[in-house]
Amino acid sequence: MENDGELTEDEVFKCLSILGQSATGLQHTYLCLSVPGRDLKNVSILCNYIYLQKLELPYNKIKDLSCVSHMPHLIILDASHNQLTDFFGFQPPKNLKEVNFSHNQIAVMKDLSAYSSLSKLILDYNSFSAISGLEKCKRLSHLSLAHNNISRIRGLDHLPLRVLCLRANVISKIENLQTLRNLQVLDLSCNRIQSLLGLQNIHLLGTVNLESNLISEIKEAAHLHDLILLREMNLLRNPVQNQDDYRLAVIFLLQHLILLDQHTVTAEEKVSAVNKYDPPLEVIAARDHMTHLMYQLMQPQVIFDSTLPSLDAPYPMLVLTGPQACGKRELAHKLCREFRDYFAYGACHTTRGPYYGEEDGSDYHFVTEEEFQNMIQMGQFVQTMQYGGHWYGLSRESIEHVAREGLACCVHMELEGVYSLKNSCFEPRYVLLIPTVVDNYVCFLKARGFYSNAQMETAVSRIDLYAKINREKPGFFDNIIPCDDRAEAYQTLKQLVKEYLGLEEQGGEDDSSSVTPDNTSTNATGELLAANTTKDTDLMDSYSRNYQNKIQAKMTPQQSPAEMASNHRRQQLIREALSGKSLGAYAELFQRSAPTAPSSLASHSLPQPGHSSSSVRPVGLDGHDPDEDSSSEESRASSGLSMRSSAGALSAESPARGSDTGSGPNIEPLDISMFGQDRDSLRGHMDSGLTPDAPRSERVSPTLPSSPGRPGANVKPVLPPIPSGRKTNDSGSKQ
Ligand SMILES: Nc1ncnc2c1ncn2[C@@H]1O[C@H](COP(=O)(O)OP(=O)(O)OP(=O)(O)O)[C@@H](O)[C@H]1O
Repeated sequence: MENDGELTEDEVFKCLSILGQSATGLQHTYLCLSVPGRDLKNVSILCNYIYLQKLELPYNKIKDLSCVSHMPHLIILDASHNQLTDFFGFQPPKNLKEVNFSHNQIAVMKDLSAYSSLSKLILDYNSFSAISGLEKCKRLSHLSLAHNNISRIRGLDHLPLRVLCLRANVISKIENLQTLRNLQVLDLSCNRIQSLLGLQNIHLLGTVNLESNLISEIKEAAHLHDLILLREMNLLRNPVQNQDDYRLAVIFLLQHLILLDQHTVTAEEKVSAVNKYDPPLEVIAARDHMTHLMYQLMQPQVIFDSTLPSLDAPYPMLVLTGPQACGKRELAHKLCREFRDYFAYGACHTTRGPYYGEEDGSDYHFVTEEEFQNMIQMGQFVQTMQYGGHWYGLSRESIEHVAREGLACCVHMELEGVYSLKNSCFEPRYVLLIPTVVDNYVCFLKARGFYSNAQMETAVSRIDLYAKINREKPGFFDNIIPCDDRAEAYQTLKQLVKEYLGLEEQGGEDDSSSVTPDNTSTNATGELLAANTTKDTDLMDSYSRNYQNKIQAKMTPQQSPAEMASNHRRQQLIREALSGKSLGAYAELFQRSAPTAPSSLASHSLPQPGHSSSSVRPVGLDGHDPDEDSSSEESRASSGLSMRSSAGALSAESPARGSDTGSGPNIEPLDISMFGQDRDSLRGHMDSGLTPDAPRSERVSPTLPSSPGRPGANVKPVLPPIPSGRKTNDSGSKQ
């Protein structure tokens, strides 16, 4: 510079740009001056350029900017990379919005209340040690103070900042940011921060850079958990990076992130993170199943007693599920005692010690942790779960023990067990026993005297889990029984089991011998026998039929209540037509419409407020309340009751029709012939001239109520049978 760093008029002329109207609107003038990198020291000549709106003087050696006092219309000022020591050493231009003083030597911030229009202030690479004077900058949305000596975050309260950069200072604590309600981008990299506490209330925060700090604990990320708009976070070069599974853990804690440490968070990573730290029940069950299957496959393979000769007949099991102490075990024992010709109790293994009165081998097989783990590794379990710090597991041998007796196995377990069992080859009926009056349930838990408060809280909280699964997965449980009153629950369960089995009472209720195969419903039984005869002779056919049913049930989207109602009406008409009856148009028009939502049948079983659980009434296949219909011969003929008995015949006669009928929430009877009934005598009944086309109302006792059905019931058309002749005293395994 000839003039020793002084800006000359010639030079100014060369550097002016943007000809436009002055702010006063009275004349045309140049609005912008840009003189970068000229080693300027003296710019006092600019006092004459009062209309400038944008002034750029970077990379010079300017120490004095007082000329700006003469530029009342200035909007943008860039004086970066100079030698300024004075902070805003000029009279405030009224509309000054953007100022860049980075790379200067300013040490102290002064009061900027006069700069009320300021919206962007860049003060990087100076010598500031404290933030001050910004309180009145009510439009300041971007503030950068990178590479200074700031040790504490202060003086920013209630500013409308959207971007705040405090990179490369000496900050050790995130503080006083909670009032920055608009903050979206925060750069605190290269500081000395150890904790993320202090960020939790900045709800609009989308990007936070914490690279090169001292964060060492993964759990610090939990402070950001509620920041649902947080998309980008950088924790590179923090000690926390050395923690095992750091990335997955952070992704799990901050599931909205799309960029972590400058790398995109993939969908796979998100799934892995959730599966690792909060696996859904399905995942837990899949892992459990895989474990046991793998260990089991490592053992010498045998044909199990529970493997039935018919390909489509899974071994019959009944699973009672529900929260702890809801009475599952008690009811299971009672059921097995009363239906001892059909069911036996499958005792699980547990590592918990026996409670008072519990018998080893009867309630549980009580084993040590070591024994339990050995059993796992020997592939002896079908499923296991940890509950209340103890292991529980259903061993293959428990099932085989019952199967060898020619009986169906009745077990009880928590929800996780159900999930796991659903992955196995078994296809039990799942009956949910659920408390509906929480207070009663709590009283019951307390009365048992076994459980700590925490255990009781867990048990109570799981009621909602069961209810949620039932709500969200219609058909997950085959039946739901409120268990507030154990006696009532048992009666409902008993009734249900009888329906499964196709039984009818002949004598007193509690007399075990009174529960016998329904020889009086000979037609129904005969038809079922016919169906099973077909099965025996035509295994592949029935297998593929069942297989098709399953596939179809899986592929078919869940029907809406309206669809189901429509299907029901059509099926009913078909039934009427099949039984030789046809409703008149009038009757069809004015017939009472049936309940339409089998998916909510479960909740039908739950008493409504103000009703006792005894008000629970089973609902038939077609959604009819049997009581409601019982007076009408015609409606009885087309009810779920008669349909239930005809289902076997239909399936035997025509697979297609069989599967059609199965699409309703029908619960078909267990083929009792498979429990050692004399087939020939039953066949005799069948041969006595009764055909599937005979009027349905005559075939089944109308006193037998149908059970609550469920969508997808056709997946398990019957509680699968044990073939006749299997029930034997010889308990030798067929290996
Ligand atoms: N193999 C298993 N898999 C999953 N859950 C199981 C298994 N065996 C037992 N459970 C369940 O573990 C829970 C704890 O068992 P515990 O014996 O302490 O309860 P409980 O008092 O018998 O409960 P309930 O009276 O409802 O049967 C119960 O809900 C029980 O059903």
